[in-house]
Amino acid sequence: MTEAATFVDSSVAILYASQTGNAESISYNIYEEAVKRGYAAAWNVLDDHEKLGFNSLRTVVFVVSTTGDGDPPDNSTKFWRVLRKTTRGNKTAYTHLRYTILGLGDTNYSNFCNTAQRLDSQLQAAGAQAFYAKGLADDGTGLEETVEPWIEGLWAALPAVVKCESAEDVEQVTEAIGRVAIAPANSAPVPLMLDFAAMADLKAITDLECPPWLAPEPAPVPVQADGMAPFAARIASAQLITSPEALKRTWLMSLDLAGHAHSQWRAGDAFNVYAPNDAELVNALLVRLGVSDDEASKLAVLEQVDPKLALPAHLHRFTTEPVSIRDLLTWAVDLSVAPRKQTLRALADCCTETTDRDRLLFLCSRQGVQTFNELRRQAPTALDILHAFASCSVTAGRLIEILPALQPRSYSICSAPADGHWRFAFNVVEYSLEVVDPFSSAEDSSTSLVPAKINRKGLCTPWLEALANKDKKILVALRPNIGGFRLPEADSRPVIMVGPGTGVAPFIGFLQQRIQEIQDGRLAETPFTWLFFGCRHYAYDYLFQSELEDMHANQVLTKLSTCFSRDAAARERFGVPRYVQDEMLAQWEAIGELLVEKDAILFVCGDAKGMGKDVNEAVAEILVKYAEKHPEAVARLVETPSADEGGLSKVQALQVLMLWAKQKRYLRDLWA
Ligand SMILES: Cc1cc2nc3c(=O)[nH]c(=O)nc-3n(C[C@H](O)[C@H](O)[C@H](O)COP(=O)(O)O)c2cc1C
Repeated sequence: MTEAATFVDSSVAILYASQTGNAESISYNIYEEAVKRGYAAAWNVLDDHEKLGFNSLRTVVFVVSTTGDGDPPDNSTKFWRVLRKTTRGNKTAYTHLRYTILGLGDTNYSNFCNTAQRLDSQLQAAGAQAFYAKGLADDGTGLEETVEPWIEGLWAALPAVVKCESAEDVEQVTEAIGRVAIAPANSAPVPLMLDFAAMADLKAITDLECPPWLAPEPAPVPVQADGMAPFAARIASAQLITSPEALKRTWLMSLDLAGHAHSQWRAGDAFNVYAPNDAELVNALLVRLGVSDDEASKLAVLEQVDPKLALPAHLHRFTTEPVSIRDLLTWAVDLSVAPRKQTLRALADCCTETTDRDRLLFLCSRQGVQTFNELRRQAPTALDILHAFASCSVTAGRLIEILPALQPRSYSICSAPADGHWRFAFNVVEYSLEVVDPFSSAEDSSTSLVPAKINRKGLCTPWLEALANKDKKILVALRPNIGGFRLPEADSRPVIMVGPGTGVAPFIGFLQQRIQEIQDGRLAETPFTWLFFGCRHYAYDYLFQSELEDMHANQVLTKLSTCFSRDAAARERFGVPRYVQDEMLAQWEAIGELLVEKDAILFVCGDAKGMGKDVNEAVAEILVKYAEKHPEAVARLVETPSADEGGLSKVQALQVLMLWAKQKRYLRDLWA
């Protein structure tokens, strides 16, 4: 038995990589629980590995999500660089390390939990040993189903590798958690008769740019993992680009960069928008928490009561920087994200009525999975939960501590640097859903939730819409496309672009880049470009129609294939809605020739779940068909033809696509 296998460590490091906050908050919960159980524990983001001296750590719990097209989150970029360097050709670099991994992903994407899988194989190849089997949680079906039992198993596995310092202190530590020193509310909680339906109809939206502590000047702001600091950009113009009959409203906004980030960005990049929680939601929450207006505006600092237990990363800075409760609730924590079990458990501890407490605990139990899933489907806000469980007397401090960090929202830039502006298109997120009593199927069938059909809305896009044409500045930060979703400069290879709906955005930037390259004389001839665009109706939501048709007329865009899934003519002709992948299949031979014979680059942008998967399948089918008709082309794709067909099997075609993705000939920018 090796020393690493028998060694009992004095502490455990819990490290996370997270794009939208799930892995961050789950890893924090693990850390909090580890401290409660008496372990000496550290908790940090992977990119801070140097601070922790990663290479000498001996026991690590990783919680990592996957983003983009199987990519690791932005806040682990530096870590991956170091890991690659340390492990390259070195099979013993991590023989001293015992680890386990909780991966978060979504089976609707084609590279399920790729970050966790890659991390596992790289650590193993460098001699590290897993002390507990990795868990892969699926956001598509509900993370909790895997996360909860995996964490339970972790507590069973951990004592074999890490010494538990002070189990007897558990109660005392539990008491101390959550006591952050902010102005205590002196008025009694005021019950407010609000329910899901009323909350969902809130109309007013704040037009605040951001509080001083979030603003780039004079206060320093956290620099992003990609090295780009946030800055304030003025909304130069905003235009509704769909007609009133369209199912969704799409806006085209243009941001004046005023010299910021000017030289560093390229067409295909994205940027983050820092948006606040709805002002009315914050006001109503303050009332429910019993925090008066005065108290909400007073500046306070947060205090780490238990020295062993660090505050969540997004709250660290407020241990030294004074901040008001209102600003924290508006800008620091996400009030509208559906609650996690850990949050509900913490709220249960604050209930004075046993019915409320029992119900919250039931939602967190194994038997309560169905009820919990139903509750999450209804996307309740933090306030909805507090109204549903009226005896929950959580303090503002504890609530701020247990809610996840408010994450910026990301948008693709649809311009090229010559434009001098970041243009971007967004759909206003609004939807309605049926609310039924989540407890109606449970044993206890009395209800505290109001059944109704309710409207919900997104956090960022309604806020942006409300700022349209108001001459406001918003806080933004560049997110360079590290996955390489960029048009190679002055490159003469043919390009196929697939971008239905707002997925067309980066391609407008690509084509602008092409125009510039032609004007600058960097391209002798105009390379072949082909765009597949799709939407519901030609007349209502054909985004960028005139721009695309102009570019097609002057041949910067050589070929433009469109399909309108809900138009009567298309319906009549095809009998079913027709999407970009159907249009591509109809033109399989031309696409096959470009990809197989002409070394074309294929870009796909848009919805990952439906379109991304369907286009991937369609391209694989196109390759199979092309190989069938042109058997001589098979050798250009694979070393050995498929035994059955003597040509190219579907599995082989999918492998070819994976290879092309590695070679950056097949690039995808997909979102949820
Ligand atoms: C834009 C986007 C791309 C994603 N890509 C993948 C992917 O390629 N593979 C996967 O397994 N999950 C993917 N996911 C799912 C996330 O990994 C999952 O939702 C996870 O809970 C996010 O955790 P985080 O908030 O810590 O980043 C993606 C999610 C989004 C929003």
